[in-house]
Amino acid sequence: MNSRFLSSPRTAAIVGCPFSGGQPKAGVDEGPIHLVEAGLIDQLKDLGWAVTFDGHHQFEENNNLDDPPIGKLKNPRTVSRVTRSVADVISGHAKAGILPVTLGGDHSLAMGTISGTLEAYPNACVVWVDAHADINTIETTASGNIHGMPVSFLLGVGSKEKEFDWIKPALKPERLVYIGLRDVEAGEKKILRENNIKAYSMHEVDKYGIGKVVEMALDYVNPNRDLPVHLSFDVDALDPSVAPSTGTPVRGGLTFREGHYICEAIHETGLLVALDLVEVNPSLSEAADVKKTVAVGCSLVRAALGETLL
Ligand SMILES: NC(=[NH2+])NCCC[C@H](N)C(=O)O
Ligand SMILES: [Mn+2]
Ligand SMILES: [Mn+2]
Repeated sequence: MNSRFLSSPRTAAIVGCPFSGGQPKAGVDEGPIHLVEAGLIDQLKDLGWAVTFDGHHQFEENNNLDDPPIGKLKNPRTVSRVTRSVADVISGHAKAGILPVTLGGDHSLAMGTISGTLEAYPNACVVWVDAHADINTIETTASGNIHGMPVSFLLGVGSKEKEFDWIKPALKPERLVYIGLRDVEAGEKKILRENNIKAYSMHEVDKYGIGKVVEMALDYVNPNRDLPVHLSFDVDALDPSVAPSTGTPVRGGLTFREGHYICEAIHETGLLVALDLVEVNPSLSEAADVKKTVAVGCSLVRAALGETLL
């Protein structure tokens, strides 16, 4: 791969984030452990990457007894502390020309990963692949689960809880594009509209096909194909028949191939500087489904790091 921004030899840093504080279901913190145990590190080495892994992060996030809600926000102090430390790790790797591969854990982690990427590459764009827009604000959230809110924090949309003061609203709406949406709340739709945020829902995937959608998405956020790309991939973007073990599954999702195509096409740009693979929850289904979901998680990461079919 001719990577424009990474140092050689090309190195990926596996950042294992066993964190579940952004949502209420136990088990998503086991996601990264399963992905690593499935052999992801050796698989990436086989693709020609140098891979570093210092063990999973220890966030001591359990039992948020001392973390009562602030307004509607659940586990706010814990999520803030954890994502802040993730941001430092990611920006460190990014500044060293290393590709951070963050394994979640819930999607609140993206407040950290994208903050870290933007610190190292202020002009990076974000491709957010998800069934959900994760753009609720303090005002619009019904669940209070922060994994449904990271994008609004990164954009600086909605009012800010001071606990999250450390997050610079460094993401510009024109540097963000969504693919795969199909479960977007009314308040979120309003935010997308009012901020002119580009989103390709499953409707557009059906209409144009995934090849055209990815091309249009990149034309929008990265018209000259010269900006660094952060790919934040929530496994629930895939159809539940493909990735059943996740906390908020929504039917009508991306096929196995459509999900992989997105990763392959972004690899082909040579512009990928950070990858998140989040919301794998091995405790939410039977063993065969867990195996399937973990395997697809690994193969999405491989596709983004250059695995080809031929
Ligand atoms: N990263 C996710 N899986 N997010 C799901 C969010 C669901 C819902 N919109 C909420 O705000 O609670
Ligand atoms: Mn989602
Ligand atoms: Mn998400």
